[in-house]
Amino acid sequence: MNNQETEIQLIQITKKFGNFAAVQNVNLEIHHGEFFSLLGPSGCGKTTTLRMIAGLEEPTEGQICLAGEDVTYKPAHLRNVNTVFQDYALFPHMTVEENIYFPLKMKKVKYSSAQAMIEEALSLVNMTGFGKRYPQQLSGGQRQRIALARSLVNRPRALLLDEPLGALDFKLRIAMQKVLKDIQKNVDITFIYVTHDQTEAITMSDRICVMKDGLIHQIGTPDEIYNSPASTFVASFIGDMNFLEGQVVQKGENSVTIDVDGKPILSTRFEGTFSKGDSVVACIRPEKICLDKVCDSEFQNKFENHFQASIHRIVFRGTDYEITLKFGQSEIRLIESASEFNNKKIGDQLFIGFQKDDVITYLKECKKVCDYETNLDN
Ligand SMILES: Nc1ncnc2c1ncn2[C@@H]1O[C@H](COP(=O)(O)OP(=O)(O)OP(=O)(O)O)[C@@H](O)[C@H]1O
Repeated sequence: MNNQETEIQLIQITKKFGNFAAVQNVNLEIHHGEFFSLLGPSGCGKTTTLRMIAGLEEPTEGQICLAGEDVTYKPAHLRNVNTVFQDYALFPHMTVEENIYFPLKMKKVKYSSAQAMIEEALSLVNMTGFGKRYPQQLSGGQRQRIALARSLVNRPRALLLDEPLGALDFKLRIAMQKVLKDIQKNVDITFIYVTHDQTEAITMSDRICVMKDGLIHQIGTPDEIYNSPASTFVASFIGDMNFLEGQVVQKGENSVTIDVDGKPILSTRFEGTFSKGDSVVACIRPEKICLDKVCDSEFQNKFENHFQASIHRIVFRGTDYEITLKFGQSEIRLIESASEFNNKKIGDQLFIGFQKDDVITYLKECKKVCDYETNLDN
């Protein structure tokens, strides 16, 4: 679907409300046919960015291009994009068919010539046969599908979706994620999706833009964002992460050794440049850590980082256990499947092991900018 042709371009976009910058110096290039998500905590500027693309908000500075055309000051109705909101916004006094016909009517398309398009839109969202119903005769998920059909019927270049599944319950939300993704595969339309749900963004997107406080922290594929987070904020916002604070004790060309509570931790991946004595944060995903009763040569050969720690907390999560171990003042969490758990108890002294390539190190100064601890709660 994605052929790398640029569909939407934001160049040095800033949006201020009074003196407050809701979006700052944003540069984005979204490709044709891409499923692109704007992800970040509440208030980070996702909706404002989307509204500027839609033409519902004018940027204070910068330029917006759609398919190569500068549309920065073009009114919303003249841009070839449609928006789907969380609250469906269907007209209650109109049938499903009439709702879907509405954007075509605005374009002066006769009802008789619109019928095939309406049928096609209904079929696209798997709602054939529902045309004569009124919105109040539909479930939440069905209403959202009709809202989608209505925004797709006139085949915009891009569809802008602002937390479209936010009002649905968990199971329906998961089902609708699949529906949305399937629809996107079947139409040659760029989707820009706003969400604060990292799982949703990871599972659905071709690329994700992670924002915080109006700034872009990282743009990348779900794999890049998850496995190579550009900041401690991204590391904390996407997935689960251990943050180990320590000092650099040795710096090689391709590796760094960090002292964390008396344990030397070797890391081969780092953001920024460090010197001996620098305070740093070493990040490691819980699923990359292994646990064993013995630290034999096989364990040592497999894991460059291995040391003893004691079990501090155990949380049963259904299919697995989250185990927290303590060494000195530091804690490290890991995940064990229920079948491997084998009656471990609080206080057990065990060996943890992880590979140097799975440790990403950031300068602790990042904490001031990225404030990763606060964002662990998001
Ligand atoms: N019209 C406005 N006037 C003043 N401030 C605004 C206005 N619209 C948005 N803001 C502020 O700009 C910031 C970004 O808002 P925005 O709605 O873009 O965030 P968001 O990331 O979409 O958040 P959420 O996930 O909660 O919808 C927020 O601090 C918000 O209060």
